[in-house]
Amino acid sequence: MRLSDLISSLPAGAEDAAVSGFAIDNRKVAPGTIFGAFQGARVNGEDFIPAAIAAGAIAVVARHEAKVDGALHIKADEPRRLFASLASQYYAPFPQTVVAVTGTNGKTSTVELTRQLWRMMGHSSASIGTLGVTTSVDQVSTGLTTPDIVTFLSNMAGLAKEGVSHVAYEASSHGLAQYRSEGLRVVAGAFTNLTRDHLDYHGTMDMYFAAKMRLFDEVLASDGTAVIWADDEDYSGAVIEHASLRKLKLITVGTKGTTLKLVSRTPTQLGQTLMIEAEGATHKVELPLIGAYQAANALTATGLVLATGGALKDVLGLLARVQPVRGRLERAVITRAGAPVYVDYAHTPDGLQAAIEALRPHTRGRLITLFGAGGDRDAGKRPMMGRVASDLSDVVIVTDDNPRGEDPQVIRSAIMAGAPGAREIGGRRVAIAAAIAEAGADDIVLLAGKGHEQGQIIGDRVLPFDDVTVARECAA
Ligand SMILES: CC(=O)N[C@H]1[C@@H](OP(=O)(O)OP(=O)(O)OC[C@H]2O[C@@H](n3ccc(=O)[nH]c3=O)[C@H](O)[C@@H]2O)O[C@H](CO)[C@@H](O)[C@@H]1O[C@H](C)C(=O)N[C@@H](C)C(=O)N[C@H](CCC(=O)O)C(=O)O
Ligand SMILES: Nc1ncnc2c1ncn2[C@@H]1O[C@H](COP(=O)(O)OP(=O)(O)OP(=O)(O)O)[C@@H](O)[C@H]1O
Ligand SMILES: N[C@H](CCC[C@H](N)C(=O)O)C(=O)O
Ligand SMILES: [Mg+2]
Repeated sequence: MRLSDLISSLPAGAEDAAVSGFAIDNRKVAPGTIFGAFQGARVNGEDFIPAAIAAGAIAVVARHEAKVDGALHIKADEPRRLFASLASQYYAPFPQTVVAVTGTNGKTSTVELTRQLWRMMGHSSASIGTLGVTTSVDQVSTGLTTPDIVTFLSNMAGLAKEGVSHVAYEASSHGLAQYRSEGLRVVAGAFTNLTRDHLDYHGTMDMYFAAKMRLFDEVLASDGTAVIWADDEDYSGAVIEHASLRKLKLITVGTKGTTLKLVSRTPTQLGQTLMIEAEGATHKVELPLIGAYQAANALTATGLVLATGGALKDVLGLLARVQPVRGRLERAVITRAGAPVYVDYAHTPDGLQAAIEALRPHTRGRLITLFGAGGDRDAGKRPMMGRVASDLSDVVIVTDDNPRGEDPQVIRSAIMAGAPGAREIGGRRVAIAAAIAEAGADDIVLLAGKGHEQGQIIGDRVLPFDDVTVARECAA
C-alpha cells in the first residue's frame, strides 16, 4: 500500500512512499510508518514528531497547528479519528461480525458470554477486553480494557487471518473518548448500565455518559442493532433515545425489556432459573451462573447473538452450557472450616453491591467482604464503596487494591470514612488470611476488586498477586 492509496489528493511534490505500518508511539516507528501525534492526558504526542520522523515516519497525522518537518503532515481537526480511519484501511480485512459492549460494569462478562454462545453455535469467535484477546484456544493480554487503536486493529486483522468470523469487544469510556476502537464495521452494540466510575478522567457523570454514547451515535453501523439493558432506571431510557435518533434496530432486555423480558429469577444451588418472555412465549432457562448481575449479562449477550443472526430457541438452550467468567464470582476455595471463598472484580459501588447481593442468597451465616480501591483512579467512589459494603455485609475488611502512585493508607482511610465498624488491614495477603481465619462453616467470604488480575501495582512495580492463589494458600 502507498500513501496515495490512503490519501486521495497527495500535495504536489509529496513523495508517494510505501506505507509499512501505523504507530501512535514514536518508539514504535519503523521506516515507512504513519505516525499519529495526539495530545494526551500525560504528555503531548506532538513533542515526539521529530523523533518519529528521525525513526523513519513518512507521514504524521496531527492537528493543523502541529509542526511537521520532513514528512507529510496529514492535518485533522480530530487527529485520533482520522488516524483510526486511515489505519483501518491499512489493516483491513476484519472479521465479518463485530459487536461492541459498553457500560460501567458487565462488559467483560458480556463479551465473554457472547463469545461462548457463538462458539457453541459453531462460529469461530473471539472477545477483546479486560481479559485480553480470547479465542477458544488462546488468551493474550493487552494490558487495557480497550487497547490502543493500532493494537486493536492489528488484533482484529490477525483474528480474521486465523479464520475468526465473530468478535465481541469491550468499548470502555476511555477507549470511546480516544477513538481507540473503531474504523471497522460494528453491527451491534450493547449497553449494560451506567453508575459512578472514572470521574477522575471524565469529570462529570454527564461527560462519562456522553463518552459511552459515542458507541451508538457514531461507532455503530447505521443499519446496526442496539442491545439495551432496560432496567437501569437512570440511563436506559436515554440510551434508547440515542439509538432511536439514529434509527438503529432495537433489542431491549431485562425485567423492563420487550425483546427478552425477564419475568422471574430463582437462585438454585449451582446457578439460577430464569423465566423469560420472548416472541410470544415463556421460556425456562437454567443458567449455571449465580447472581442477578450475571443473569443480566447473559441476557445482554443473548441479545447480541440474536442481533447477529442467532435463533431465539437455540440461544436460550445454549445458556445452560455457559462456563463461568474468570474472576467474576469465581469460587476460589472452600476453607477448612467449610466457608466458600469467592473472588470478584467489583471495583465500583454498584459492582460491590451486585457482588454482595449475588452471594447473599447462598449465605446461611455471615457474609465477610474484603476489598480496597485502586490508586490514581476516581477517589470519590471510595467512601461510597465503604458504605455499600458495610450496609450489606456482616463483616467488612478494608485492605489494599492496586495503590499505584498513591499512599495505600490514604486510600484505606477514604474507604473507612464510609464504612463504620469495618476492620482496616493493610497488605492484601494478611487481610485475606484474616478474612479466611474469621470465617466459620456457614459463612461466605467475598474478595472483591481484583478478580482475574495477576499482579498488584505498587508504585511503578507490578508484584505477582492473584486473589485465587492467595486464598488457596491461606486456606491450606
Ligand atoms: C488516561 C488514559 O486513558 N491513558 C491512555 C492513553 O493515554 P493518552 O492518549 O492520554 O497518552 P499520553 O500517555 O498522555 O501520551 C500522549 C501520546 O504520546 C505518545 N507518546 C508518549 C510517550 C513517548 O515517549 N512517545 C510517544 O509517542 C503516546 O503514545 C500517546 O499517543 O493512551 C495510552 C496509549 O494507548 C495508554 O497507555 C494510556 O493508558 C493509561 C496507562 C491508563 O492507565 N489507562 C486507563 C485509565 C484506561 O485506559 N482504562 C480504560 C478503562 C477501563 C474500564 O472500563 O474500567 C481501559 O480501556 O483500559
Ligand atoms: N450487569 C452488572 N450490573 C452490576 N454489576 C455488575 C454487572 N456485571 C458485572 N458487575 C460487577 O462488576 C464487576 C466487573 O464485571 P466485568 O468485568 O464483567 O465488568 P467490566 O465492565 O468489564 O469492568 P471493567 O470496567 O473493569 O472493564 C463484576 O465482578 C461484578 O462485581
Ligand atoms: N478497568 C478498571 C479496573 C479497576 C480494577 C481495580 N483492581 C483497580 O485497580 O482499581 C480501571 O482501570 O479503573
Ligand atoms: Mg472489563
